[in-house]
Amino acid sequence: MNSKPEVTISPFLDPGPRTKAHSLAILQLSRDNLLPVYLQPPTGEHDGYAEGAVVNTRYGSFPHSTMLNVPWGSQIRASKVDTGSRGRKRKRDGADDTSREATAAASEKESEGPGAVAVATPTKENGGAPSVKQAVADSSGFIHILPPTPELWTTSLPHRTQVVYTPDYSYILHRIRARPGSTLIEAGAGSGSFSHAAVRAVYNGYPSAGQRKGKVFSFEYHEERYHKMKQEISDHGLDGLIHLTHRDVYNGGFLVDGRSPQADAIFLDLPAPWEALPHLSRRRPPPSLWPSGAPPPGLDDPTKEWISPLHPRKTVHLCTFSPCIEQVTRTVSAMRRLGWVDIDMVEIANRRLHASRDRVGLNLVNFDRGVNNSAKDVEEAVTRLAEIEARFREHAAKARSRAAGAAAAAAGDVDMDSDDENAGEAAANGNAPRPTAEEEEEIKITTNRLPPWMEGRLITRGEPEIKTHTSYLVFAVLPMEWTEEDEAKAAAKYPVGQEQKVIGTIDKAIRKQERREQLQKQQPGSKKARRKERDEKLGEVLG
Ligand SMILES: C[S@@+](CC[C@H](N)C(=O)[O-])C[C@H]1O[C@@H](n2cnc3c(N)ncnc32)[C@H](O)[C@@H]1O
Repeated sequence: MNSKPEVTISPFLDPGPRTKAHSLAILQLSRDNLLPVYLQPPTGEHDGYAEGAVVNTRYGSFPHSTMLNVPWGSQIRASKVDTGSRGRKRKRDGADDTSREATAAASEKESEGPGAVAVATPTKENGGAPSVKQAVADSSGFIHILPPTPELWTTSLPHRTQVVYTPDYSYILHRIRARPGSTLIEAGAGSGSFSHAAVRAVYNGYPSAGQRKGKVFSFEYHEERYHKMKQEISDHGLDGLIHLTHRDVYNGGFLVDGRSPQADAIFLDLPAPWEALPHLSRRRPPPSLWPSGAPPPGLDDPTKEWISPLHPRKTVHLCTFSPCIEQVTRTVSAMRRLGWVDIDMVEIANRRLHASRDRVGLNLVNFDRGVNNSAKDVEEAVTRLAEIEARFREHAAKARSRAAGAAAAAAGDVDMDSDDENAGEAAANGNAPRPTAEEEEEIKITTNRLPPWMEGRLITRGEPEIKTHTSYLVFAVLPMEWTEEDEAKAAAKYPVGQEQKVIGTIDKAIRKQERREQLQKQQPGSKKARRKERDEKLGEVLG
């Protein structure tokens, strides 16, 4: 028996191969319509559904029991759900819930449209017996079940504020060098979109007591958002990896329980980043560098030790996210005054490209959308006609031979079906029968040389509207503080002006000589010495 306690890793960091109960899953209803759901185990009738907890969508009803323990990415078919007591309850309540509108409204309420997390708490309304009705597949539709990732969460999370989207945060995390083991400060947390991407970037394991591992220190001053985010961190198994603090960082700064998080990467998504910047200093900033001309209360005692939230032995990389250029200007000037360097601004102009095949030609099958069924050029028209005519001739020959057989049968006493009778008639009239519409399509399919997905020219099309501007990103670097001691250490390690020889000489002749000397040093004796030794030995032998 394994006595080790089970370590629950966040599904965002390691979802495992299959879905499991009490874990978050993302239901993909259509390409851009995602619904996050906490999967519930089948513990009896739930909310009037005999199958247990059910997710209702416009593509049908999906009992949680059909989505459990399946490989991620599986297609889930809708089920015919038994609304037994649910229906009765509604009748008791006197509501006429049988109308289409009411059903649709109930479904919408349950899934709350895109962005809502469908949660179904299992109850034992059936007397406690944890059994559910086996779900029966329905033909109303299907969905796919996907593991949660920061990208999918960003498109499906319950929006509480404007969020940072994937094209922005992927670039930000790269520029602020967030990597496994980094300590990242984020403010404000908002809806947690950036936080989920950040925690994946810095994750290098769950810390045990007193251990330092990659971590996100997040700050949010809006109380309701703080509580919602706190709950989400816990539900997503991210406790210990994201530390959320309820605070106004303009006044309170970034220390956690009075101690420094020792951050080396910072992301500020705040309306006034310049108000938070003085807190991110290695030394106490003079009063003139605070936006109001004086430090906020609590930091105004110059005799008190200044604790910096930054890592003392690392260079710190910072990004601020501002929607307008006026905010950028104020942020940049505050950065300059506070000693930040390498300041630059970037705007991500992300554009989604739609890749498809431009399919024009007679060769194409008509069962797909976007097909232009005309010849792409004269050569194709002629070749295609020749091919089809050949198939028609083949078909006609077969039909003629069938008709001849039918005529012979009509003369004799052979049994035949009505098709053959018609063919016999056609033959008797001397007409070569044309293939039916279906037969023609079949001929087109069988004379096709390429599979449909390879047909046509591959083309990409941008979105008709460019709706890219989210915010301006300002990046800056605060170098590690350089002390006298550091200088002495560096001087000892890299003694400037006392080198034995020039490193990386450009002159070819000098380089060759250096190489020769190097080789000689590696050999046990120089060439001259070895020759001398050999001559001496030879002299001894010869007497
Ligand atoms: C645009 S939202 C952040 C969105 C977040 N980055 C995301 O990706 O979901 C800005 C957040 O900053 C918070 N905020 C504004 N001023 C703040 C302050 N002084 N201290 C802490 N949080 C603040 C707001 O409450 C809001 O939730």
